[in-house]
Amino acid sequence: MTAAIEVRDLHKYFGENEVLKGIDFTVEQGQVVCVIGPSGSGKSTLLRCVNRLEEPTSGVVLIEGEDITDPEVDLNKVRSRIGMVFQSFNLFPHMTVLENLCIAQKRAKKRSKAEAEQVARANLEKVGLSDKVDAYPAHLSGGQQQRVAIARALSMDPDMMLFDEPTSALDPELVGDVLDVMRRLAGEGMTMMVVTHEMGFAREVGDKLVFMDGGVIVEEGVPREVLTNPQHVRTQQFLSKVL
Ligand SMILES: Nc1ncnc2c1ncn2[C@@H]1O[C@H](COP(=O)(O)OP(=O)(O)OP(=O)(O)O)[C@@H](O)[C@H]1O
Repeated sequence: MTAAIEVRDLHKYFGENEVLKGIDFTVEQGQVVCVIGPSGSGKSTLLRCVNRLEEPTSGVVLIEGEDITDPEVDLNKVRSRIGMVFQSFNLFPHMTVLENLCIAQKRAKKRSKAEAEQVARANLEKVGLSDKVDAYPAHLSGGQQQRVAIARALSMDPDMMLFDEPTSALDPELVGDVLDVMRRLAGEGMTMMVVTHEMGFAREVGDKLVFMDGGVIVEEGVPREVLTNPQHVRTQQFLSKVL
């Protein structure tokens, strides 16, 4: 079966600074791949190269076999297949929850208001926020806002989801609700790539754990094995600080 995401020899420079130094990895259909590593190791840049929010300097990114680094590729089409959830939610503050979920559907999917609202309500139910359709983001907790952001991404019917530290901005007591939603999505077979500091989630839900340091993948493997028996000294050092 064609891999959902395949990255080959990916390099990314910001000016003189080489942030990704030849990354190779694969996310199979339905897999959950968690990416961990110290601050500045290039995790977010890698994720952002996967849907070309960042332009790779060289290398190839294949999404379901299609080379999206090809200059001819329709980026809007590519991005509509890849849901993205950011640390900072990125909801429109002047719109209600329902409006936040409908706007991109109407623009990019050309759905009517009624269709978009139906899809939005179904996804809000999925994240446990059916009662918040008319609320504004400012009246929601961070955890609720992040669940709205997930429901918004799902409303575009993505083939896969990228999460960039989705719980890092949340108070500790709100983290669990967001992880529960992500766990359920994984259980339904959603392909997911998750940059995270939540080692418990990575261990329990991840099919593969990737440890990055200094712009390279230092180690990857089954999460439980990497977390309990890291092979590389840099992984050992990192885990000794965070576990
Ligand atoms: N737009 C940019 N312009 C210049 N440098 C950047 C840009 N984005 C990231 N960098 C640099 O690239 C390096 C890797 O950043 P990146 O955010 O990918 O790391 P990270 O592993 O996700 O870190 P964190 O866990 O702190 O988010 C850092 O040195 C960062 O300063």
